[in-house]
Amino acid sequence: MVEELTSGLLWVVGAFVLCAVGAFLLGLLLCRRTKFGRQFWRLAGPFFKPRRGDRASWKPLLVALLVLALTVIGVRVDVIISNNNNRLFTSLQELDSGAFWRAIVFFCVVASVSVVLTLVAYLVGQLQVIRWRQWTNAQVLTDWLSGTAYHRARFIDDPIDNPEQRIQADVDSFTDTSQTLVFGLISSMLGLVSFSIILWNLSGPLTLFGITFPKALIVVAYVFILVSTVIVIRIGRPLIRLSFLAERLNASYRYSLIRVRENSEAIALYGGEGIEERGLMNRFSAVIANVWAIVFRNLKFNGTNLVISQIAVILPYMIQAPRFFTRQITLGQFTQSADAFSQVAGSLSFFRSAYDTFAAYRATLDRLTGLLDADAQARMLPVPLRSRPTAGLEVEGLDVFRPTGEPLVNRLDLTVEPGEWLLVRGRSGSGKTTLLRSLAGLWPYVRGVVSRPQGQVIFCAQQPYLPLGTLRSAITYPAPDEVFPDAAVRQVLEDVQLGHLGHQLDETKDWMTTLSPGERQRLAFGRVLLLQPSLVFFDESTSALDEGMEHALYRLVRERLPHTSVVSVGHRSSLGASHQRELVLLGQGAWTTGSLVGGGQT
Ligand SMILES: Nc1ncnc2c1ncn2[C@@H]1O[C@H](COP(=O)(O)OP(=O)(O)OP(=O)(O)O)[C@@H](O)[C@H]1O
Repeated sequence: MVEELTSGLLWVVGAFVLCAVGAFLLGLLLCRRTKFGRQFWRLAGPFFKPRRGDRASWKPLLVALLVLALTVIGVRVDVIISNNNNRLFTSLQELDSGAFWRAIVFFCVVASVSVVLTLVAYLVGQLQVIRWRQWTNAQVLTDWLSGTAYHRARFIDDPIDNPEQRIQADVDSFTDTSQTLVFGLISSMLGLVSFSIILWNLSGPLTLFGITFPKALIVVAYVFILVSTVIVIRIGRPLIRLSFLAERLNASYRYSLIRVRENSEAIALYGGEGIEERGLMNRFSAVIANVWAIVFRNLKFNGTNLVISQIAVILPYMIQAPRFFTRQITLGQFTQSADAFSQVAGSLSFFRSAYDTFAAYRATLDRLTGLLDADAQARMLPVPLRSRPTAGLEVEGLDVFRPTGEPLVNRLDLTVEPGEWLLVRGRSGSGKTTLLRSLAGLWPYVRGVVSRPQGQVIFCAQQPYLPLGTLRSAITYPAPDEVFPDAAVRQVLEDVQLGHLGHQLDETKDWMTTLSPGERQRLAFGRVLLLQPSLVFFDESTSALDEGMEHALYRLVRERLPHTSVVSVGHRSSLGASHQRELVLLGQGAWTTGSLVGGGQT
């Protein structure tokens, strides 16, 4: 037993070096020669590659080597336990109680080590996966949010679907599956080799109907496992499509329920419960039909698996029995044959399941690198050139087009001085909102130069966005709420006539659906007063308010922020009184500017 431990140690060191070198060379080859290898390296390379002078950057590689060492030791421990079981049963056969108890004690020691090793391997593996997931999530999320790629990606030639799923689910499955596949492959290869050697040594000739088969056990093992694998794959294959369909059908059912919740008021006002229920039940019926298809397929699949695994239990005994009865092998070798047979079967079954996992893994790689590509393309889309920071807003030779190429604004030259208010008018669809988007750098179908003042620029949309969280964080958005003293926030609430919400400042709610459209618009004006931007765009920001309230809010902004430049879009004629100049979009790219009589006096 001592020599078994010594030789085991040597084996572990040798196998570790071999696996590390082999994995490195194979990884290098795959990363250079295959698409999925290149995709993997693009996503994971910077995490694993150590950087000179940065000791912490060695950690992921060292932890990966530790996981490899634990994997190799795990396989060897299985072999040692299998050999010990051989000795244990042989001692029973020979009625050698001393050898029996020695084998029991040895088993207890090795089994304890095995339990500890398994737990340590799990912990270290999870540590690596969690850190890797955190790192990858940060990379992908930052990439998506930078350069407004999350918004402008809709304008690229081939927009991608569900970026949120790619960030939330695919990052998780990428890191987890990468680790499972790599170490599962190494462990299965080592197990396959180790237990095939044992099977080889235990195999002998088998004579059937006058024909002698040399090394019968290992030949039968491989033939049986390969044939059964083909059968199981054929029967199980439709399950992949069915489970994919289950995810889609459930997502569609869930989405339609969410839509009912989000549009509950409109549905209730229409009394649309009946038709909604019909639609929901139709979707649910599709879910159930698919569940039944999975059940019937599983009956065939599990049935085949059960039959095969029962045959696998008795097959090695049947093949080795003649050799045992003629005393060519001991009872220990007899039982070890069955053990090694099931270990080889287990190792080979990894390759079968890995095949399916690998197909899903490649789709994950495609989705993640597709997201990074889309982000990069979105950042490459044109934005109006920005020259030096200016006191107000300066626009030189700005062309704005529809996606189809038709002009919305031709060669616009414009200056809005600090404290000046400009009203943009034009009939519906003439391009007013699109012009504001272009000035904000969001619309990609543009040419020209836009110079904006230093300091904050705020864009107030018709339906202001309120983030998830407290009312306080909704008012101070996009600044962090702790920046503003409580008294300032409360004062602003009073100013925009939302004082009644003061006691709810720190309540977390879905404020987007809680507040009325008019209250949301007033909150957006509160934001402007708090953040004191250098330039503010109002895009029909008072459409839900009466003229009196609109007038009061604009006057408040003018009094509190006398140096802020304002560009507004609106249809109401009353707006003219608040602005000094107007820009009228005439259609087909034409435009004109003019002064507003008495503008800006209110
Ligand atoms: N994301 C988009 N994709 C394609 N076309 C768009 C997109 N956004 C706007 N457009 C088109 O650009 C044109 C100008 O739209 P825009 O919203 O700027 O008009 P508007 O003058 O603000 O209209 P309204 O007064 O009705 O709000 C419209 O023909 C519109 O269909």
